[in-house]
Amino acid sequence: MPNESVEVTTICRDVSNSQFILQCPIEGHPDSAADVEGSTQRNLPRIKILGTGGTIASKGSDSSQTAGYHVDLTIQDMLESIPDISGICEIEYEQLCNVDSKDIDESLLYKIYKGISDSLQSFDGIVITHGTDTLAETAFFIESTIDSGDVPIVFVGSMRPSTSISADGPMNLYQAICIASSTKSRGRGALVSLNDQISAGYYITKTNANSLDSFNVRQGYLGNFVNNEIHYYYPPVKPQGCHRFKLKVSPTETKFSFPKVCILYAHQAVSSELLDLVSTRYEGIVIATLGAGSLPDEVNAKCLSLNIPIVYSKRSRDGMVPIANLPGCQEEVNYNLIASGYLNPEKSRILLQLCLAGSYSFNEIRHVFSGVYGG
Ligand SMILES: NC(=O)C[C@H](N)C(=O)O
Repeated sequence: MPNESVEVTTICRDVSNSQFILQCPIEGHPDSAADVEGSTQRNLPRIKILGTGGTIASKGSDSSQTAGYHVDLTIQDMLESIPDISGICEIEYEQLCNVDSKDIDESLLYKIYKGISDSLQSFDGIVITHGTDTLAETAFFIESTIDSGDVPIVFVGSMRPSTSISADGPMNLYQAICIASSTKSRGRGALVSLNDQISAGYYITKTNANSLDSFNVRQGYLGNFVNNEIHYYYPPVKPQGCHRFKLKVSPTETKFSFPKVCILYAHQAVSSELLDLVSTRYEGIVIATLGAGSLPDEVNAKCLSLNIPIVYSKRSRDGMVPIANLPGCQEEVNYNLIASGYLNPEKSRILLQLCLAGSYSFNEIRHVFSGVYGG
C-alpha cells in the first residue's frame, strides 16, 4: 500500500489575535462530577477549543426563531453560557473561523486539521465547535488524516441557535468539554458529542434536518452522557479498516486544494448524460446509486468507459454497497469502479479525494475502500 505523503498547500494562519487562555482558579468546581480521573487543582487536563461557527455560534432575532438565524458568537461568548468548568479542566481556545458549515471549504478543512495537529502535543483533549450540516464530513476527514493517539478530538454543534428557548448549544458544549477531559475518552480518535450521545466521527451521519436528535449512527453510539457521568459502552476502539493518510504541508504553496470529486445522485430514468457532463471536469466521481449499487445498464456502461475512478455509493441511508454488485469484469486491468462499502456519498467523496491526492491507482483506491467492506 502506498503511504506517500499528500502534498498540500499551506494557508496563512491569522489567529494571533484570537488565542486566549482561561486561568484555572484556585478553588475546584463544585459540580465537577464528570470523569476526569487524576485531575487535581494543580494537574487538570488541558483542553483546546477550536471554534469554527455553526448554529451553536448563532443568534436569531427572537427566542422562538429556529431558522434563518446567523452566526454571531465567539468561543468566548459560548463559554460564558456554560457553568464554571475551571474545576474540570484548563481551557485555551482559538477562533479558527466563524461560519455556517456550508462554507467549510478545503482551505478551512485544512485549517481545522492544522489547528488540531498543532495542539496534539500540548493538550489532553481537543473540542471543535462546528455546524452540524457538514460536521460529519470534517470529523471523517480528521479521523482519516490524524492519528491522535490518546488525545480525544471531540466535535460538537447544536440544532438551535443560542437565542432560542431551550437552546441545546450550552449543554452540548459543556458535555463535549467534559468528554474531552475524561481519561475514559482516550484512544477513541475523533468523536462527536451531541444530544447526550457520543459517537465515532468516522461513521456518524446527520439524519434529521431539524430535530435535536439529528445525528444517527447505525454502527452504534459509543457512549452516553447523563448527569455529569460519561458511560462508554465499549473499551477504547477506533474504526476498523480506517486508512490513515498523511498530509504534508508544502511551504511554497498558498492555497490548500484537493483533486475535484463530484457526487451524482441517481433516480428513476437517470441517464449517462450526467456522466458526460462532469467526467471531463472532475478527477473522480461518486454516485449515490439506487439500492446497493444498482444503476441502469446504460449508465454502468458509461461508467466503465471512463478512465477515472467512480465510487458506487448509495442513496439509502443505511446498509452498504458490496463489491458483488459492481458491473463489469473486476479482474480487468484498469477496472475503475469501486464499491463504497458502508460509506455514504459525502464520506466516499472525501476518501476518494484523499486517495487521488496521493496518486493512488485504481487498485490501491479499491484497497482503501475495502477497509469499510467496499473496494
Ligand atoms: N445546526 C447547524 O449547525 C446547521 C448550520 N446550518 C450549520 O451547519 O452551520
